[in-house]
Amino acid sequence: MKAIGLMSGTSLDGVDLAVIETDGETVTAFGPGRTYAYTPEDRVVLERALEEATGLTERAARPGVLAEAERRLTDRHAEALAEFFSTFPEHRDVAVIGFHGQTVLHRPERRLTVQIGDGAGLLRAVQAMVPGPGPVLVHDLRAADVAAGGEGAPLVPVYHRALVRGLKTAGPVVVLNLGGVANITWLDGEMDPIAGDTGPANALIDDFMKQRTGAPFDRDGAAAAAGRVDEAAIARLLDHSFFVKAPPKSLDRNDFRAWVVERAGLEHMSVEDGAATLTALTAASIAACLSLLPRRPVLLIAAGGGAHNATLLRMLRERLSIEVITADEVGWSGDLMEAQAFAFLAVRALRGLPLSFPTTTGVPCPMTGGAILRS
Ligand SMILES: Nc1ncnc2c1ncn2[C@@H]1O[C@H](COP(=O)(O)OP(=O)(O)OP(=O)(O)O)[C@@H](O)[C@H]1O
Ligand SMILES: CC(=O)N[C@H]1[C@@H]2OC[C@@H](O2)[C@@H](O)[C@@H]1O[C@H](C)C(=O)O
Repeated sequence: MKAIGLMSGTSLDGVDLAVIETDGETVTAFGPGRTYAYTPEDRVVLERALEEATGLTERAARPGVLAEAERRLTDRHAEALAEFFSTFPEHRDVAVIGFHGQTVLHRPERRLTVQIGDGAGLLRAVQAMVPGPGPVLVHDLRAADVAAGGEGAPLVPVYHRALVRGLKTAGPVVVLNLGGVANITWLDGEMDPIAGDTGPANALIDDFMKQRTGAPFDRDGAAAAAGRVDEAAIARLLDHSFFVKAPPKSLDRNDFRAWVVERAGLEHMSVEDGAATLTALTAASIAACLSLLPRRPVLLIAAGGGAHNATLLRMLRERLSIEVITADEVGWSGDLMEAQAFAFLAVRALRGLPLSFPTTTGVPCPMTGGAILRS
């Protein structure tokens, strides 16, 4: 099946779109993909939506700015698809679209995870762009897992497993996603994947750079490379119950924001030292999570925007003492992997196959999911 995945991640940087051919078990072809960046105004609205969402108690409620944010986000996804189809008209015959939406609140302990994005509205927009009846759209992919008592995240492990099956590696492998939040999938032969969020990846670095320099992120890790890590601050920051909890576990984008304000002492640091310390926190929290796995991995494959951060990769190599390579180095696309994963997950949802497992989200039994909308 030809499937398109659409992902708007915790970095709030844009809509990632990718095409794959898959039966939900293996990937037979990788098609093109693109990122359609949000405007600064979009980002302001999404940031306000995340703040407003902290008060939500129901996943369908859209008070205040959330209604506007959902409309805007749905429009941006429709525009992304329109632009993609005009660049690649041969992909207008897509059979299924996986639409993640934007997480604005993630509180699985309250059985609540909220992704904004109007599935029915997006499907109507797509029908006007393509010939024939149009594709099936699958959205709300986290809801069933959380309703059943799972963490609702991460969901990419089943896709990581499909990719790693194509590699010839001896010993356990970890696939690491470095988005706003970091998550890992540990794969050892045919055992169920073990997965979880490890802590912040780029979100705290991005927020710090924006506040101190106006730049949206630390490009290539240049600021961090010129700074000195405050190891005492790292020790204070790692002294949090999340970092000693074995996976599966998951986070909201802003879970460590207050903790860092309270404990890091960033206000006394230069831009370079602050960036270095936050980058080291990402590496150190990944190292802490790897020490909680049944067997040490022999190889770590890094994907997501943070795989472009050379300083972060260096710190990972120093703190992990295992081989660290990027997804692009094994022939995958580090930037498109999450969008591809939601294409893959949509096909699995259509087939009723599990999206999550007790070892990836803590759900009591393997769980399918997704709301399916047909043209
Ligand atoms: N050249 C670069 N140098 C350093 N960091 C980069 C670079 N390019 C991207 N990034 C970082 O990657 C982030 C985007 O990563 P990505 O698109 O994987 O996140 P996301 O999918 O939004 O998040 P998540 O996976 O948590 O949902 C940017 O916000 C930035 O911090
Ligand atoms: C609730 C939510 O949207 N979580 C995201 C976030 O971004 C990274 C990490 O935290 C991961 O758990 C998840 O996204 C990926 C795509 C996942 O579900 O696998």
